[in-house]
Amino acid sequence: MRAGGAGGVERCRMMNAVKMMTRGRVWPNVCHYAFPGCYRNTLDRCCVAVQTKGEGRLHSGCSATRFGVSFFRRVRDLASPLGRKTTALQNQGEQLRLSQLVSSQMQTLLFSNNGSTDSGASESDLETHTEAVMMAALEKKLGSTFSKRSTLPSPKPLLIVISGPSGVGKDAVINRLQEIQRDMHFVVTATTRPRREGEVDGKDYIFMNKEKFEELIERDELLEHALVYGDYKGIPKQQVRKALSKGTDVVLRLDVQGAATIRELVPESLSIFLVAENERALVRRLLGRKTEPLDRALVRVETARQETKRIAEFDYVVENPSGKLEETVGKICSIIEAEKLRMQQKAIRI
Ligand SMILES: Nc1ncnc2c1ncn2[C@@H]1O[C@H](COP(=O)(O)OP(=O)(O)OP(=O)(O)O)[C@@H](O)[C@H]1O
Repeated sequence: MRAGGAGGVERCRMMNAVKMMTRGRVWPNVCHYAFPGCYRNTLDRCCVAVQTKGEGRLHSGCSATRFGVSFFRRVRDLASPLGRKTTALQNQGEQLRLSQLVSSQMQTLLFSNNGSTDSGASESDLETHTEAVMMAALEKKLGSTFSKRSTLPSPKPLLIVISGPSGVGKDAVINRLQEIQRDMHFVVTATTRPRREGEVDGKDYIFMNKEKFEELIERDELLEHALVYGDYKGIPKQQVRKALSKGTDVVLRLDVQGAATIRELVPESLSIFLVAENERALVRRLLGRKTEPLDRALVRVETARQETKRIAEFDYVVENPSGKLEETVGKICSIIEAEKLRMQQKAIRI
């Protein structure tokens, strides 16, 4: 008896599943008995012909003949629903269900030999095969294949400004961030201030004299520049453009006035204001650095008071408590991660 109207493709897929279960070793006669009439031709086409005479052993302790008879008995019962007359849709559904049942029965058969799998197939292999059959059936029903492309929209590169009063730890935070976020571009600021001990030209800052710096201003090669405590500091435009065009996030280290300038020039930028746990801690850090004589340190502290009043202009404020640099950097990483998940992301134009 023929099952009415069901697609040959499903039958073929189901048999492919059976073939996968048995690693291509399907016996024509067994299949004929297992799927009487309606499957004979399909099976004959898609089977890999293997002798039924019991030569060779599929599994240790399980001859081909014994395996075939056992398979036949179990699968014949499963195939019987297709013997009655049904609609095409019912048949497809039943065939899908049948292919799952056959797969699970095949697994039972293949693994029933004291749990050993001398065929080399693992249980997870078989699960994958079963899933593949179901996925293929669903794709066919939907009329399209399941996409492997990421569902997340691709994030736009960020322009991140890290700011805060002198001595709060901007350099310390950025240096650590640089160690853990290697895929970001950390802009090297051009400056006319003297090099501090341990600082490397081109890595920590681009050190230059006043004349050279003023040339850069004239040629409009700086995104932003300012006179900070008597020294020039500026952001080379080309560095930022190049990194953003490659899709790389860019980190800028700026004093509070510089951050305000960038916010005006690039409103889509992300600004983070660093604070110490309190003013006393900030002053201790400034003095501990031993880079300034007392009169210059005083100017920095007074400026810090004024700058801290502008905290509300920033997108985020992050505390950098003494001895907890790692936590501070962790918070900044979380902000960056969250910004990357924003639905409305604007492209940075400079
Ligand atoms: N979380 C922290 N705990 C303890 N010390 C810190 C911490 N963060 C920074 N420092 C120390 O504080 C001092 C000032 O830090 P840093 O030079 O990074 O500040 P800055 O904001 O870059 O200052 P400036 O704007 O004047 O260059 C340094 O000696 C640094 O090692």
